[in-house]
Amino acid sequence: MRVRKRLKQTPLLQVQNISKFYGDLAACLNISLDLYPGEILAIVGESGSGKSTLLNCISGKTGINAGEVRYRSRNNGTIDVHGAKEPVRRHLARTEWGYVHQNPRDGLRGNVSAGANIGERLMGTGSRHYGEIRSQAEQWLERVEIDPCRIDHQPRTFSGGMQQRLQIARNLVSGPSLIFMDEPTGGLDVSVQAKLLDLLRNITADLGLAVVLVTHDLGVARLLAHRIMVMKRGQVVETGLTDQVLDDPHHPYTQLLVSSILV
Ligand SMILES: Nc1ncnc2c1ncn2[C@@H]1O[C@H](COP(=O)(O)OP(=O)(O)OP(=O)(O)O)[C@@H](O)[C@H]1O
Repeated sequence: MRVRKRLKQTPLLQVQNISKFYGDLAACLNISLDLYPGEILAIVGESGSGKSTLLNCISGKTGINAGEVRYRSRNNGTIDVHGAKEPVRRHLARTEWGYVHQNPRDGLRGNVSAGANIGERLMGTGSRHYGEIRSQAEQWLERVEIDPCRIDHQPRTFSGGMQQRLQIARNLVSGPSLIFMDEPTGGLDVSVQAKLLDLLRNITADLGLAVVLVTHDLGVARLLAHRIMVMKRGQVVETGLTDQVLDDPHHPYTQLLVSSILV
């Protein structure tokens, strides 16, 4: 059913043959993918396989040496992410896109309140009414299961899991279509991870968000992603529907990854 639905849609994101070199090292080589609205794609692979580099190349944070990334914007047609001027990419990053970092310190402003962290993003999309901004911030705190009475507290007074949930609220308040996530549950206790994954799964499904998710944890990919892309030394070795790839891996490297978690 998903395939029939996809055929009728235009991809939200088209990545065509992108490569990124650091000197002689191909951190990403000839990578292509299409991402459809509401679809969650997990990029998996061992440390150093090029996952974060690929995510940063797709989101335009890192320049590329070859290829093209095209994003279908809501109001501005299709944007050539690397060909566009920096202000266009910055505008996308604070309106239609979100970025959830592994370390909340990279995604939050530590010296302002939780409410201001959420409100800043709303102001970036043109909101000016203080009462409305505060009320939306309260609603989003509640949605990510943070007591709204913490609205005036700084994120550094929050636990790791709460900071991660605040980062999610900050990103989602402006109604983005596409979220980039780099190991969003890395560094959290197992029980905190489980709660966060549950929240992410519900929110992404409710809002119909497209997500490119980097994780080395196949359990996280299994729980969140519709499709999975397996990377080894900068190249994609296998891609497909998550359950198919994880239950019946074809490439020896994927078989090794899957068997290592079973052990
Ligand atoms: N700024 C950089 N300069 C030089 N080499 C880099 C740079 N960033 C990444 N690399 C190299 O590119 C390769 C891919 O790194 P990358 O961080 O994308 O892998 P990863 O799969 O995300 O790893 P991890 O899971 O450990 O974060 C590695 O060999 C890394 O050393």
